Amino acid sequence: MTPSIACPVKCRPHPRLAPQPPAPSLELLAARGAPAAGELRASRSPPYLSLSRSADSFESRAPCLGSASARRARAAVALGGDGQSAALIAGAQSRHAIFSDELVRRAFAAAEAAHRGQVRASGDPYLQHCVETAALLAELGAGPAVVAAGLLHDTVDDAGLGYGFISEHFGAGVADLVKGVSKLSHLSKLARRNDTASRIDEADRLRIIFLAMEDARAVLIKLADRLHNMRTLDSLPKNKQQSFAKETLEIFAPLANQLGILNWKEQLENLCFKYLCPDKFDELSTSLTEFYNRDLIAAATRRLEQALQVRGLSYYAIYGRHKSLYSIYSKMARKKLVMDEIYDIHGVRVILENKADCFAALEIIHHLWPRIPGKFKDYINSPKPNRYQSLHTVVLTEETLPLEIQIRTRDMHLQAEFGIAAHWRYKEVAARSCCTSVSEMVEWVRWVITWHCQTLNTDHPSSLARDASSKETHTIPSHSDACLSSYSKQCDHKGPVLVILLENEKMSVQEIPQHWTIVDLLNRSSNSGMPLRLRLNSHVVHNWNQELKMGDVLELIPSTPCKCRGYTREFHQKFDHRLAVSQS
Ligand SMILES: Nc1nc2c(ncn2[C@@H]2O[C@H](COP(=O)(O)OP(=O)(O)OP(=O)(O)O)[C@@H](O)[C@H]2O)c(=O)[nH]1
Ligand SMILES: Nc1ncnc2c1ncn2[C@@H]1O[C@H](COP(=O)(O)OP(=O)(O)OP(=O)(O)O)[C@@H](O)[C@H]1O
Repeated sequence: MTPSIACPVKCRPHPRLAPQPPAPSLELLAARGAPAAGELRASRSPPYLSLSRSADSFESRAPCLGSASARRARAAVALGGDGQSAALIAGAQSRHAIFSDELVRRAFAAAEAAHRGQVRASGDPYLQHCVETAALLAELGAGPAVVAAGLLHDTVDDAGLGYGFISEHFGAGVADLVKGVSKLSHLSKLARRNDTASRIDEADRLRIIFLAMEDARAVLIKLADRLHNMRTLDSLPKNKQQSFAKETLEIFAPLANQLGILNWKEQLENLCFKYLCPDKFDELSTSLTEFYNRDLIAAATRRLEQALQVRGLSYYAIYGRHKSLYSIYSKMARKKLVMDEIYDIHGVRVILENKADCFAALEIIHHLWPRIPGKFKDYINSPKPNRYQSLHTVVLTEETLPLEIQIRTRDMHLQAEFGIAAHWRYKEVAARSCCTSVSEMVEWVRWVITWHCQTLNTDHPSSLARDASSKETHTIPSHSDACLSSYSKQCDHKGPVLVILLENEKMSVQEIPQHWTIVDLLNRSSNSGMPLRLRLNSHVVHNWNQELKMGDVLELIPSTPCKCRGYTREFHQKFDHRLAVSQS
């Protein structure tokens, strides 16, 4: 912890003139992605990089598990796996109790058997990826079905397990989740092949299709899968790194944002940044050491809490965050600023009872620290057009670094988190249009996810919404309509329908009016000759007049052979396999 500095803050120069001592060199090395092997195990990335903020890799935890050797042995016997997989489950159990759940243990055993002998590009056992994906879900507080599906998520596509097998042994719920992830993986692969991420409109539409999935939890599992893949991207060739990073930045990071999983969003963005702009990433992470203080937020929060208590001002929450490297980079690029012009690298938020308390807190804050002129904004008396309300001020802390403080009431906070002014909208809708039905869908998905993931409910003040209003528990999806905290599912929304068209090995995400049939779409589509056959969601189409629904995948099989036969064959094999799976 940085000791508080007694010097009068008024005489402290601007950070540009009084640079902070650089962060420890180990961290810098880690930040640049070039640590020696031993250092990598010993160090963590600096928090501002947020490359793996809350989950240590298994490797870095394994050495601490000596005392768990008995548990490992028991696991090996019980699961019939080898020593390596026994160590994997023991490692996971030491991190998350849910890995001792009976369903999860059985899922681990099935994944172990299915992936036995398979290795990742890094040479690591494939099973390790399944465990890390499931561990990310466990960190969010997901329940046994989601964690089990996380373990099994690749067993259909990559290890030939059938839907029937998973359903029989783990129940239809887990099997549907695995099938959902498999569908998402398939679409994502097509998107990478077709470079969908480069076409912003199509990337947006694809994300909407993901959100419209039958069960939002499949998206959560796919995100965890992608986050672990991004963390281990070093083992892939450069072109694949680029294509994964591009797709992640355009599709998966915004999805994580829409779902409200900001920690994952930041990690994904930072990793994409590292692979897409390595030089800029290195340059900015080096510069940031001058403007970054790990302990500043905790110290400022404590100081503010004490001051509010002394004045007898009660508050709902005080918390802070370090701005992520990618967010800093984006703001610099967007506003054409240099780093020392970014005043919210360190930010604190105070949530109070009413307006008068907000202004009283503002006064206290300005007594604690000198304000930076020109940075005060009163969005309480002058709300933004989207009804966003808050007081913003920037002060100079003892560490001679600027600190942005946002002050708002609980109602204003709910509006800023969940309402029209919700942060995800504020971030994305400014650039792209977003219809009401999509917003409703996002609300629904966020709600489903937070309902299912304990930590999303409890460790962030956004949960103020539910803490205060959810008096009783309801089950998904039959959440009671009478309950005030209820959202109703809006996937059958009134907006346009989005479907995926596969035509001559090219994928496009098409927007069509409601009630359009296959024939309507064919009439509009660019294909010249009539296709010999059509498949809709892997099934041969007999009735071309049937209506298309949100997320449908329509495949046009060309009448004449085309150049990319290998791909066609592979594609059909996949579809035939999926057909067999869905019929089994
Ligand atoms: N949820 C939500 N947050 C907002 C909105 N507008 C501003 N904010 C928050 O307030 C911060 C600063 O906003 P402003 O004070 O308007 O700042 P600015 O003019 O964009 O730029 P800087 O002062 O350079 O940060 C943002 O970084 C957000 O965290 C909004 O409409 N919705
Ligand atoms: N002062 C603050 N205190 C606490 N949380 C904050 C503060 N400012 C922003 N946040 C939250 O931090 C998360 C990440 O925000 P980030 O800084 O990347 O974007 P932003 O605040 O919208 O900034 P900008 O648009 O200025 O780049 C969001 O959830 C945001 O609500």
